[in-house]
Amino acid sequence: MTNRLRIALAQINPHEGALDANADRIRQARADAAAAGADLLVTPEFSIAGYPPEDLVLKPAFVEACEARIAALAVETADGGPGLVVGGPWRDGDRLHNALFLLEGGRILARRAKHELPNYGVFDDKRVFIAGPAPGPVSFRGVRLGLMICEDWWFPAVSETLSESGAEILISINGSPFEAAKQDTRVQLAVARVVETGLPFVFLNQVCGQDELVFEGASFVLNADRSLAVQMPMFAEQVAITDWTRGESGWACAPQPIPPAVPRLEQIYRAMMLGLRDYVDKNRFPGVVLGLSGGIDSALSAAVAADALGPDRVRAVMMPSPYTSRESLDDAEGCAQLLGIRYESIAIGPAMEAMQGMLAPAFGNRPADTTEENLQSRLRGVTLMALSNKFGDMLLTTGNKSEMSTGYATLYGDMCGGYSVLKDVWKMTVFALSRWRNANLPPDARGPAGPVMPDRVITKPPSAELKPDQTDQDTLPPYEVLDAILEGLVEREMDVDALVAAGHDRATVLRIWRMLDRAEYKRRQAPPGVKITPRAFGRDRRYPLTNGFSGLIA
Ligand SMILES: Nc1ncnc2c1ncn2[C@@H]1O[C@H](COP(=O)(O)OP(=O)(O)OC[C@H]2O[C@@H]([n+]3cccc(C(=O)O)c3)[C@H](O)[C@@H]2O)[C@@H](O)[C@H]1O
Ligand SMILES: Nc1ncnc2c1ncn2[C@@H]1O[C@H](COP(=O)(O)OP(=O)(O)OP(=O)(O)O)[C@@H](O)[C@H]1O
Ligand SMILES: NC(=O)CC[C@H](N)C(=O)O
Repeated sequence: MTNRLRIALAQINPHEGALDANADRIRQARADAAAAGADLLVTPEFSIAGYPPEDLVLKPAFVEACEARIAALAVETADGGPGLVVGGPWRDGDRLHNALFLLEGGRILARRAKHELPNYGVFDDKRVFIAGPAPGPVSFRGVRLGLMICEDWWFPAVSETLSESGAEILISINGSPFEAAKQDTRVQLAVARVVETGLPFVFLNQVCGQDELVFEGASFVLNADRSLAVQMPMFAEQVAITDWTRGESGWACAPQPIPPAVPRLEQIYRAMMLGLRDYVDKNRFPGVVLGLSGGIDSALSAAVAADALGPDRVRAVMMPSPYTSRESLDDAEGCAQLLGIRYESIAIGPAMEAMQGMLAPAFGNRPADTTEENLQSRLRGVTLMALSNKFGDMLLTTGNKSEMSTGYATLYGDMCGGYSVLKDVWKMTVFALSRWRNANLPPDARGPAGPVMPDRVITKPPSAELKPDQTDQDTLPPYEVLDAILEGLVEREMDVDALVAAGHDRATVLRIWRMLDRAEYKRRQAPPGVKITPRAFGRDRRYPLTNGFSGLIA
């Protein structure tokens, strides 16, 4: 009977749909595992294609291409090296499963279909997959492995079935997306599964940015005594070698040094970096361009971009109007200098005058209003898109979650762009992240150490500078109040009475409710952005555009 097992855990970064590149990454991880003398290499959920595959799996050609790559990997395991757990689609008659394959000795030794299909929030597994039966363990080199796929272990049923049918080690492969503080939830749930089954538990996650989602890795191993034996890094690839021995009370993983927990603000900042880096690189943009206003949103977006891509791939443009203050000009230039990014100035005054002249006959004697403000924003959008078209850089949008909630942004103006890092970040968190980055250099950052924006960018009152002496607080409540109400409405679905009971002014709550509802059409047209909170705009929160509900029960 085998009493020792070496399991390699491949926390890798797949490129969605790039099947050959993914197969090669798996091969490389298996070569590392073989060099370390591992018996088994485990890769994440749907590792042949990247998770979530979305409607790609509705294409028979895609499924066939995945099957071909998995078959080729199976043949390669005839070399006597490590067995391999790989994730991908499984066509069983007319049923398409989200499955895992255990490859060993030149063939597919076992297949298991995902039993629990998540169908909430950002997940749509039921849309494209059929659930498999509750799985039994797989015998591998004398050990009964309880193999599960992500959502399978979020409920007790699958791990219970596995332990009742003789599983000795629970191994889950995951495509579990990042949310700030989600790791605590995962570990608590894993402890519950360990307590219920009395078995050790492996959580293996992918690490990548995939459109609006970031997968932070953070894979871990819990022993049957609930102790944390292995903690893999957040936001970085790693092939970890874990050593297991069978004792009187079952299998245990040899403990490894546990790295310190990553603080919350650092997690958020690094999630934004990974989301942007993978989006820009996997879509083959040379870099990004953005409008740098001297305000905090564009300053923080520029810092994340410089850290994610390197300063030489970030192009910042100040586009002054007659309302732009000296302070803003100095602060924008100060940010660019601190970050070492490319900086230029393109004044929009001439275009404003041209538009004014063009529109004068049509506008007649109508007084100036937000129309003229929005024109400035749109002229900036047009200018940045021209640079994007001419040089190939992607336009980075800078709006934060508070602005996206209230519609405090101009359609086809500052909402122009391909991707956003602040879309799911409340304004109060924007302040906190800016202070944090001025004092810390994140690991893996390609930007400079030291402050990345002048202090005044953080301390001055936010202003869109679209008319004289304007500040955000002319039209919005203070951000402390606004963010607290919005968080209740967006992330916790609180109703008006509950927010009033929590201490908020009823009229303000009702006003914010209306602003939030009315801006739905803007959000539907907004660029994607990194999911950070438990409820992001986009696929995570699907509200009707045409919506007559006022928020009042009676
Ligand atoms: N339900 C709906 N479905 C489809 N379209 C809808 C719509 N409701 C209005 N619309 C259309 O949307 C248009 C109004 O939206 P939009 O043109 O964006 O303009 P609007 O929302 O009226 O104004 C932009 C707001 O963003 C603020 N802001 C803050 C900070 C920075 C910036 C900046 O630009 O730098 C702007 C600015 O102060 C102003 O309050 C209307 O022309 C209307 O026809
Ligand atoms: N003068 C400007 N030069 C370049 N870009 C600008 C200018 N004014 C606005 N923008 C672009 O439009 C975006 C929205 O402007 P807005 O004023 O809301 O944001 P901000 O200046 O970054 O931050 P804050 O909300 O603190 O003012 C900016 O982030 C920036 O990308
Ligand atoms: N891929 C999945 O099944 C993910 C679902 C799981 N509840 C998670 O968020 O981690």
